[in-house]
Amino acid sequence: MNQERHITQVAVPRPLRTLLSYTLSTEQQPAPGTRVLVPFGKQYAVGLVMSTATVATDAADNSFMLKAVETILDATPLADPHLLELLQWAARYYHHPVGEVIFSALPGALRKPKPLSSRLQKWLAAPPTCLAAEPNPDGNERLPNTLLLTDEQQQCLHSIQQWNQQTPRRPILLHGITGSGKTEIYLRLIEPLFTAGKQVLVIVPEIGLTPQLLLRFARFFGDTPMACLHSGLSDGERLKAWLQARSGAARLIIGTRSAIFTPAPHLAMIVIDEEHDASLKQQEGFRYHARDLAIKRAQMLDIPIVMGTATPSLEALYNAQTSRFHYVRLNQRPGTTRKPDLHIQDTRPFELQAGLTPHSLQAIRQTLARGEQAMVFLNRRGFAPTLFCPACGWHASCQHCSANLTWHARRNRLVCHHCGAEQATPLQCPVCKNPKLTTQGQGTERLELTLQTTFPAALVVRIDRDSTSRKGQLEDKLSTVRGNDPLILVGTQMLAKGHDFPNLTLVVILDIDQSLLSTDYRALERLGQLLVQVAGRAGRADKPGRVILQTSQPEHPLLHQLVGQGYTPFARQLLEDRKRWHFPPFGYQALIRASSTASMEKALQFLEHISQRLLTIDSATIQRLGPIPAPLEKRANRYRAQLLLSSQQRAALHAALHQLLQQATTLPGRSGVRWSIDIDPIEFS
Ligand SMILES: Nc1ncnc2c1ncn2[C@@H]1O[C@H](COP(=O)(O)OP(=O)(O)OP(=O)(O)O)[C@@H](O)[C@H]1O
Ligand SMILES: [Zn+2]
Repeated sequence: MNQERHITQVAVPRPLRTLLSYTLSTEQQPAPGTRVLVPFGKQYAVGLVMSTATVATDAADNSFMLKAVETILDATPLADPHLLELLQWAARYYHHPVGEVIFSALPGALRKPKPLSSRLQKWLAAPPTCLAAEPNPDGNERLPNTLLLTDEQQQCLHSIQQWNQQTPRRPILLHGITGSGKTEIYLRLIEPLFTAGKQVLVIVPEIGLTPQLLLRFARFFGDTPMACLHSGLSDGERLKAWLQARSGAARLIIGTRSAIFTPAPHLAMIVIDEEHDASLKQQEGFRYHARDLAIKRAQMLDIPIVMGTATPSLEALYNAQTSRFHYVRLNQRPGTTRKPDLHIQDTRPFELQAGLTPHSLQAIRQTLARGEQAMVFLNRRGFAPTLFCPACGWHASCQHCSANLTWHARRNRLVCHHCGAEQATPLQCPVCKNPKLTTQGQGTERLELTLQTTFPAALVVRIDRDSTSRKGQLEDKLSTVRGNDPLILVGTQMLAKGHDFPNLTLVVILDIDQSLLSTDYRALERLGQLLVQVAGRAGRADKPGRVILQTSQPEHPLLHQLVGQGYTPFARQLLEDRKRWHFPPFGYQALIRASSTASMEKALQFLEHISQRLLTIDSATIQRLGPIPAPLEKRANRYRAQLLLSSQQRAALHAALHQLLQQATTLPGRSGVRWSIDIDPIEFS
């Protein structure tokens, strides 16, 4: 006998690769994007409705075996169909369980099997019309924007606007040197959209979301409601910002990586600031790239996407070369500001003091004497990366990782920068009892101390993760620097981008040798980007800037090219090398990582099984490199290994991975092994 049944497909936050089907009673009609409570095993789980259908069934049909949805949790769907489509696409592309993808896109407060409070429910359905912008600097009074765009900026803005009218629309790569005024371009692209009642999503890197940047947007857009999403928010704050975006009330949504999943019913443009930045890639769990998902989202919605950077990723440059992206340049800094003067300094002939050559020290001295600021950049926290015994050679290493412990002098602790483990500093060598332990190498803490000793009259300000961990500390330090008094700034990559310090005229960059010699094929690209970004902090106002790059590899040809000819020729050269080796963007990669608490052997063996299985799936188009131990062989008590897959054909690679996952439960040696797939990997540690 035929009968009609209502069936819904639900995503649950469990490591499942499919959606689950449940039946609905006739009065239950949840729209896609609504949360439901469903029976799952012996318990209940929260789930998100992906689709519903009415089907004719007969008694023989096994859909009679389906369980029923228990409760519908939301009166209004939380995600719109476009966002659900994007998330499903992402789950397929990144080969990650669909429910985990979908729930990782929801704020923590919505992952719980609880209805929203009636106040929030009402508010989601019919948002209050006048929400205060968030954050709320200066009471959000809109300041008159007195900046007149330069001719170059005008032209750039005009080209982007023209291209945005064309169909089919293509992503836009805005390649503008540091300090060329890219942010001004974003502001003016966005402005007319707000007048039309639209929403705009701006994604910035982790460390780019500075109070300064928010203030600039808030000043420009005055009382336009803004929602800001970043990792520092409490659950409640995040939920509020998210709901403001979802309801359409927040016009400007600005956030880090995961903000790409914010629902926005009137979304009309996406901006990615610092397109090349590694923090746009999620490195744990669901490993996605926010830039790539942004491109996909814009394409699905047929809206413009603008990606700005001073140092485009090789992928983006290649896409521009092959006309997949429109390419716009800004080559000048507005006003009288010039590009800083870059200079390579060979460290080998000198005895270094505080890690600095006499030449660098002299340059700092002169800068301070002129009443200006100098920055010394060193991308390593702590006092010293090694504590060792000169008598027997013992050195302090982490019990849980294959890495040395870093000595933090101020707290007098040994800290592992990989797993976070800490311990007291021993008073003597634990092996030979020698009481005179020595440190080797230097981190920012030591640099701060030695600079202070060398320049006793100068103010030395250190900005890194340790010196800014308390709330307000970073803001305080930044405002000291912006006070423009002469000082020496010591910092890590936290200082590399986005900051605009008008009186900073000298930048000294230390310790880049490791990246120059690295075997990671992406290391040079990252180094080039970092150097250009750090160098870009110098001389941003009317005073000329100067940059000194200290290295013991002064003849390195690519370093010369970067310094002599600039980022673009350097990047083109790297692209040539990638082409020769069929590396991305000339090929496609996936990295399979496996780890075990038992032994390295176990992790390697499991990957060997995967490798063999892939050979039977596709031996023609997929190259397998490894398995090999990961560069950091052990982290947090897990032995780590990796297998790199590459192919000239993206579709073939994905098809093989899909097949592999379907056979995952039959792979030998998998008990006790954790493994994951990283699509388009950018980090190989
Ligand atoms: N047309 C203009 N006239 C005067 N000043 C300008 C103009 N456009 C931008 N500026 C100023 O130049 C400085 C750099 O601009 P902005 O921060 O937008 O550059 P950017 O390209 O985003 O730099 P970075 O890549 O280094 O972050 C800012 O202080 C900004 O106010
Ligand atoms: Zn450790």
